[in-house]
Amino acid sequence: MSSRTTSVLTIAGIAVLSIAAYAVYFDYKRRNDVEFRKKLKKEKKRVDKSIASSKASLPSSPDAVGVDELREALEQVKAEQVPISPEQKEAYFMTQVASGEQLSLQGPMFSLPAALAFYRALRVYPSPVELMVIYQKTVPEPIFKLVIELTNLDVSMSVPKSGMDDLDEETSPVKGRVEGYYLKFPPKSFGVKVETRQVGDGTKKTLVLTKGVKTGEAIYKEFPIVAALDSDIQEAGTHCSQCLRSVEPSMSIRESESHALNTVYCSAACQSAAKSQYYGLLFTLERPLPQEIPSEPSTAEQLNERHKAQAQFANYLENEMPGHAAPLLVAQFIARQVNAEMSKLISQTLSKTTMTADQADFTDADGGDYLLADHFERLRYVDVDLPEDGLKLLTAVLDSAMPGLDALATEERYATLLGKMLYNAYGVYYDGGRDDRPVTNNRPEDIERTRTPVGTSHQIGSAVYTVSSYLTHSCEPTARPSFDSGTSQLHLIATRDLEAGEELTVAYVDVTQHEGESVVDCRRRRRMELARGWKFACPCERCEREGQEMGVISEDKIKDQSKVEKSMERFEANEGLL
Ligand SMILES: C[S@@+](CC[C@H](N)C(=O)[O-])C[C@H]1O[C@@H](n2cnc3c(N)ncnc32)[C@H](O)[C@@H]1O
Repeated sequence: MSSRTTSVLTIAGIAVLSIAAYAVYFDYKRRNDVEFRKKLKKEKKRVDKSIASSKASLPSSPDAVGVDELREALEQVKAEQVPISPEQKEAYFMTQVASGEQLSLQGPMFSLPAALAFYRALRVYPSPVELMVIYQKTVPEPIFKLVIELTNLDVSMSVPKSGMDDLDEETSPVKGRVEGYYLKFPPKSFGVKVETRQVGDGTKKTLVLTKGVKTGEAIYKEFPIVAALDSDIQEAGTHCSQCLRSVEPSMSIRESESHALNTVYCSAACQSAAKSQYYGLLFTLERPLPQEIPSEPSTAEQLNERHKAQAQFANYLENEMPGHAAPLLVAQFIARQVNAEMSKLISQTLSKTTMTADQADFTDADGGDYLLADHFERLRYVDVDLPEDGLKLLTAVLDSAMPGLDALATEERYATLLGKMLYNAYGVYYDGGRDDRPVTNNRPEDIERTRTPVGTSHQIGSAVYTVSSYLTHSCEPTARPSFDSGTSQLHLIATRDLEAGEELTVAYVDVTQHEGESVVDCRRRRRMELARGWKFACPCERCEREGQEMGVISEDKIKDQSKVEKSMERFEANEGLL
């Protein structure tokens, strides 16, 4: 297999989760929506016609399709007009996919016409990478390979020699989307970019300033993708579950007693944002499909099952996992993907109608250029032991909401997501942090750590961000996270004057030398915490300097155990892009 083919195949590994929701939705519509079935029948007639005309113009021996033949076919397709309006695009998409399906049943003679039909559909689909995932699973292998060859050929015909900067995503949708990621992320307004640096045997990504800043200035502000209160605070009802703001009990909006998870909000906007992102699907009996899609009402028995599954999951989160936010963060993330997929399929997105501009994070995660899956795919993680109960209870909640959704949380996927949450979460804290966080009986290696410069034991909740996930650690950091707006929005503040090109670092742990603590003890404490939580030996200048002063000649190096997802790793290794 050529390296190009391998890379496209690995690219196709992206966004499996969101596509599963898409498949569930289609299957659902096929079974329940009369109008949708009628539309499909009509499409089939059109398809039969186009098959007849394909048969008439077939090449004599298309079994093995040569590059020239592919190139010629591709040029023809590219010369075709692509529909413009969303309705026309949808109709075109359906016709092409249906044609591809029918043609692929007609034997090897029809492989190329089938691949071309699938390729045409790819040109108008808003998330081509995701569509490749569906193809990979559903299209016969020889035809799928042809679609990949067409995509590769398209890239080689359209990538300018000067490099990636002018990459035309319209004409090379799959690769453009993957390779162009770090050209668009983070958005320019953040004033930072992602750079790859050599560290020991491997490479690490880090954030670098694109413009100078002064001490105390906010470099950027970022909303989290997912956030959760510590369970004792959630139970006390003193903070908003959505933005983590402190709320006066008399001013708060409390969810109905019948809901599985007791939740408090600071405003109607936060309540509806939480509902549309995750709460509605995971903790209420509301129908998971948008109003626009008709469905049979659930039976009393189904509702009862759903309530039971939610209550068990909520009990697990609140009572069995004190000090652990990761299971809820993973559940939120999966639910948010499902909701984003559902809303993409209807004209009026739920998120647009329920989120205020202030709450919509920059990622435009519910429909922008890049989806949640694109961001998460690239984040590092560590292996975690799979807590069986968590997975079982979450899949029961998803399955009871809509049969099939449970397939979104496979063992492997769940473990990876958990590892990503644990590795990338920040602790949210106000005014220097609290002192009353309950101490858990967990063994030190089982304690959930967040990147919190005042120490995880002083946080009120955990949150995961996309841009800030790339910040590396230093015991003499150039920046610090702050939550000055009184919410989970992270403000990254410069700790000294910094110039464009300087690396941004934060303290993952409390690096202050406390009263009565010796330099040696402070150094040991922070290095121990870094090794336990993030599995690396800190190579920062302060550690070096203090180590030399103490006469530490060589220390056992901890092997960095962090990982990136295989698809991304192979892609980067093959193409040497980043
Ligand atoms: C949460 S991730 C941070 C993003 C990460 N830099 C990346 O490459 O995507 C934590 C990882 O960064 C690495 N890391 C953080 N600070 C570092 C440093 N000062 N030197 C070397 N590795 C560091 C750790 O090994 C850990 O694997």
